[in-house]
Amino acid sequence: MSTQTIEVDGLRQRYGDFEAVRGIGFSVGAGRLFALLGTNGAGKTTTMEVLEGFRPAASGSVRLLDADPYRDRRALRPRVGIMLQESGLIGDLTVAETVGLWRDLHADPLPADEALKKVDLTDRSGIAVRQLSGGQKRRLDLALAIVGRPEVLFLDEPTTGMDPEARIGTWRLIQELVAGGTTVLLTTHYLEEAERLADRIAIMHRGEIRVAGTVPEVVSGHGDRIAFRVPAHTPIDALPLLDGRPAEIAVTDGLPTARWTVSGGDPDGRAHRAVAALVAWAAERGVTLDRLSVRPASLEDVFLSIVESR
Ligand SMILES: Nc1ncnc2c1ncn2[C@@H]1O[C@H](COP(=O)(O)OP(=O)(O)OP(=O)(O)O)[C@@H](O)[C@H]1O
Repeated sequence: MSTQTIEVDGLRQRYGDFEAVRGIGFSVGAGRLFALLGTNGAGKTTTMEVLEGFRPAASGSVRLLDADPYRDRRALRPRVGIMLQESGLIGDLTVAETVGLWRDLHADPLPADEALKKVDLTDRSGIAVRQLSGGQKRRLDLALAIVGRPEVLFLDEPTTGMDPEARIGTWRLIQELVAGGTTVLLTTHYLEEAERLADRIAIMHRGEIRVAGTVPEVVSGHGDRIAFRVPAHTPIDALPLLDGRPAEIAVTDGLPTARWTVSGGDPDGRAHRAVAALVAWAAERGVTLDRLSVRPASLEDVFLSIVESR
């Protein structure tokens, strides 16, 4: 018996000649949230669809709650909640009728008013689904995914189209569900969402997992970032090399900013030495280091370096 609620090992998936998922593996323990991040078309939804039992794994092994998600999909269905990227809601039904329909599919569903309250749609219960805004439809999708009290929840870009308040409310609800023991697999394009919610993440690109781990594990080893505004009339080629590298110049708010990536992490002192060299360079020339900043690599830096790598 597996100790993991979700286990994926060597999964490959093709559409005709195109290999959308190229031998990926990860596992998610009970009551944990795992986030799949990645570029458009990276293979996140395809991976989720295999776990949801919509199609068999072409090769590799996939286990959900110690069962085969495709072969055992009937038995698994009551234990799993699914929020697809695109919902198939019936526009003519009211919100309350829709929740009622979904409740009928489950043995011990949440009360309808409780499900709607959790997603802040109580005051919309009497209106037709077609009259909901995009963000409200996403919230209804989420209510339907959780109404059966699932042990495992698949959330494919759950907060896309939500306003910031709804997004924060949704994050809170997801955190409550995880605290209550629900296992969640989430895909998202919002790095902040993954940072806030996930125990572990994986970044996918072109069908492969390029990096995985906790957020601190993923960003560690990606170096520190040093930046400052370049004063007017400073020739760019007069900027020093730091850690052996020239500056990259980016224009922020119409003003050029010099940026360096310093390899290694803080403990080996490279960033410290680079800043000391920069300050000495500026002192010699009487240059003010406007908005000088030193910070560790962010998840966004790691994401961009993966996307730009190939
Ligand atoms: N039914 C299909 N037939 C052919 N190709 C498909 C099909 N579904 C997906 N693909 C292709 O497989 C690749 C992976 O798609 P997938 O939807 O899994 O990516 P994703 O990571 O979820 O992307 P996004 O972030 O844009 O939602 C894409 O190149 C997509 O065009």
